[in-house]
Amino acid sequence: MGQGLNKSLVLRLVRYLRVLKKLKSLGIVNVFSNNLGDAVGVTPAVVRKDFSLINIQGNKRGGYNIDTLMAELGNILGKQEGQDVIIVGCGRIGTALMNYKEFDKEGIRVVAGFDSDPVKQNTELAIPIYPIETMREYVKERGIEVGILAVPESAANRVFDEMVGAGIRGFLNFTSVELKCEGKCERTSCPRNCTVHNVNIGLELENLFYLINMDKIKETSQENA
Ligand SMILES: NC(=O)c1ccc[n+]([C@@H]2O[C@H](COP(=O)([O-])OP(=O)(O)OC[C@H]3O[C@@H](n4cnc5c(N)ncnc54)[C@H](O)[C@@H]3O)[C@@H](O)[C@H]2O)c1
Repeated sequence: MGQGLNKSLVLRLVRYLRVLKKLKSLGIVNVFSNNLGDAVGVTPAVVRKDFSLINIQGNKRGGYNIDTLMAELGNILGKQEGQDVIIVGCGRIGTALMNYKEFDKEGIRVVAGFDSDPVKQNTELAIPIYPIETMREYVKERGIEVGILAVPESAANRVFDEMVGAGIRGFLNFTSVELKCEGKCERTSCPRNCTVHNVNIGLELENLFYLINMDKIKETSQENA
């Protein structure tokens, strides 16, 4: 993925690609910036600016050719190689993600799980679960770069280090431990630049409650004004 692209731009590009896939499946050949903008919730100007940033030009009359656009976005987002992901920690969250069939549609393949508990390990599953000790070799052999971390808090830092050491450089971290790397890694042992996305559902929910409460306070003060 392009190093210079910021996170919100990348998220929009992923959304454009999803919309384009749907439009293509309906037999549509060309698309305009206003169609894409409406579908993604941004203005046509934002769509045009995003595409010009990644050197994709449309034309005023015909708009953008969907096949060309999908190929270009696929290149940028790395879809062409398929996106292999491992999951470390195959408990409740890990197995829920392993059983989520929709990833396939996005070109994401969960190829293996790793767990320290022998009871969870099972190489007969559609997505095999291997002993954590084999993770390094597996990742290195296949050049896997992205991993989901769903181990208990107490194991988070150690497993993170093991994954970094194996060559994982993109992390979706479900533990409540805020793991930092982001290319400015302060861990002297970090051999490469990593990107960590910390998913904290508790924090997101707290944030929602906060926003709702702020709205209520505003409404009450307006009523009393
Ligand atoms: N991000 C969120 O919003 C959110 C919400 C709920 C839970 N969580 C966190 O997500 C993580 C997973 O939650 P869960 O409910 O699936 O937990 P879980 O206990 O069901 O599963 C954890 C799995 O990790 C395995 N494990 C433990 N140590 C390991 C190690 N060193 N190497 C490999 N595997 C190891 C365990 O055997 C188990 O299968 C926890 O840290 C939890 O606190 C996060």
